[in-house]
Amino acid sequence: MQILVVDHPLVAHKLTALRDERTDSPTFRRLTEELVTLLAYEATRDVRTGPVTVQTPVAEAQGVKLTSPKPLVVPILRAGLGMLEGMTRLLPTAEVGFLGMVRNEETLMASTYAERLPEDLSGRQCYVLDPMLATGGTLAAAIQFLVERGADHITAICLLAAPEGVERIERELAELAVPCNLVIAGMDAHLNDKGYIVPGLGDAGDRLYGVAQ
Ligand SMILES: O=P(O)(O)OC[C@H]1O[C@H](OP(=O)(O)OP(=O)(O)O)[C@H](O)[C@@H]1O
Ligand SMILES: O=c1cc[nH]c(=O)[nH]1
Ligand SMILES: [Mg+2]
Repeated sequence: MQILVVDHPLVAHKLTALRDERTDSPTFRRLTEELVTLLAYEATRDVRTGPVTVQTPVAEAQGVKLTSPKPLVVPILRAGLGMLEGMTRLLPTAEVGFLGMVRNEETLMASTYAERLPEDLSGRQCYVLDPMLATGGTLAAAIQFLVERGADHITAICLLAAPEGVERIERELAELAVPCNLVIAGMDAHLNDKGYIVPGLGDAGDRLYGVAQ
């Protein structure tokens, strides 16, 4: 897996504000969107394009356009939904599919409770959105699922990752025959005994949408 930690002062500035426990929900949502747009710029460097010729008012120009099939953006509910707007701002023609996944806060095992994705993802480039890569269980399962459906190129965009989770994904997906990239705003120190990223930003879903029941 190729890992890119986006090193940019604006990313660092917005991430610091996002971490701050005093940041309220509306501001947290706005910062998440802004951060994702910045990360998406890097994450889409290898989005598939083909050559095209256009007529300017002056002459013909050679350019590029996104090719078919369209990229598929997959936010992992709930927290990944907060990243969707920031992503589609940069990739407005992308299709969107949804995966609802939740981590059991005691066992830290991820399970899927909703799925709305095309049946056949053959030849599709997929962008998975989830702000937190903690133990890596959620993201590893999501990537496996997309590859089983036929996706042939995966880029995960996360705000924060823990080294333990990244190692797990690299281990579990080592045999994957599909190129897999990870783009993050920051790599944090470690996980605490509850599986939270340290220093992290707390529970991303709760900070975006309020405490889940
Ligand atoms: O790497 P992992 O240890 O699997 O943990 C990361 C997952 O935990 C959070 O979701 P959560 O289960 O809290 O669901 P939510 O988005 O509905 O709050 C987060 O958005 C990831 O999906
Ligand atoms: O730190 C963490 C870990 C998992 N999920 C979150 O929202 N935050
Ligand atoms: Mg949560």
